[in-house]
Amino acid sequence: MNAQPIIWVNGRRQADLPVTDRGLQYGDGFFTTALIVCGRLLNWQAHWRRLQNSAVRLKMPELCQASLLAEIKNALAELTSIETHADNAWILKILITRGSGGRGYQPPREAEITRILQFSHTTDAFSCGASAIELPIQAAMSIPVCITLSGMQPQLAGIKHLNRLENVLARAELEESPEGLMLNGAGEVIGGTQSNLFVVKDGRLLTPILDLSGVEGTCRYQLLRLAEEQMQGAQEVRLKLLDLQGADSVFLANAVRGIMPVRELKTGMGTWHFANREVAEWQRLWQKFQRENGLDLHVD
Ligand SMILES: C=C(O[C@@H]1C=C(C(=O)O)C=C[C@H]1N)C(=O)O
Repeated sequence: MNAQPIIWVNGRRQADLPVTDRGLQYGDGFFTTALIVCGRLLNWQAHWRRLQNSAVRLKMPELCQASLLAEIKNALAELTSIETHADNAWILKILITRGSGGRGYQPPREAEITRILQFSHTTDAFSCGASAIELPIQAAMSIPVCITLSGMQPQLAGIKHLNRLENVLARAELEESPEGLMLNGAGEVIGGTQSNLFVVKDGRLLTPILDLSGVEGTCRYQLLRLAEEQMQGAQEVRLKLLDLQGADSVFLANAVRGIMPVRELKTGMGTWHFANREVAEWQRLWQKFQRENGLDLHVD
């Protein structure tokens, strides 16, 4: 098995990038991380929406969905032919930068964006049944509250841009824990180091509003849509840490691992436990959505 990611830059199988690329120089770009299982790109609609929105908010040239999908399909076809094992799941990271050029921070007038496709093997167990994709169910976690704060910047809030040092520092705090909870400077709970937060309390499904800090995840986007379909809806609210005390369910969610229940939260005010009785239903809805909505990547 190839443990190294396999990379395409601007449609060519290569891993070289000029050191003048603004993604490296200034973090001038954005990304999304998606799952490909059994030849299907999961939750593509949400990933594409996020890529498009990021380009608009960062004033980058418009992206072309058809060309990007063609590049992904060609890369996957080549990958499947060179990989000898019967692998069925890849983590695909799509990175877009403003390319090279400009003067210092000043962006070039006509940017030529850089497109990077990075395929990595996942260690999680996925299976392709006769009629359905099976996604792994994540074990309930015990997690701490991180010391590193999430920055407050309304112009960048929600965007999965390439400046992710807060997440890097927060992740480095975690030793054994698979995740940690991040707050911002106003004491609002924002999410995990690489995931979004959901809380069930008093029969309501709540998630932090991300207008000041944090990243709007694709799994979060889709769970909000599923909650609307379930008629109960979810509310985007400002949550303080104390609001989590006494919650019925707490879970984190991201595109790669899906829904991750938190059984125990270690805070400076003690360790809080959550029964998580509602989580199985959200896991079931998420699995069903993923099975039924994957974009077929097989080349015609
Ligand atoms: C940090 C990356 O992406 C995040 C990581 C995961 C994961 O490993 O569970 C999932 C989604 C992303 N927000 C990355 O380098 O791709």
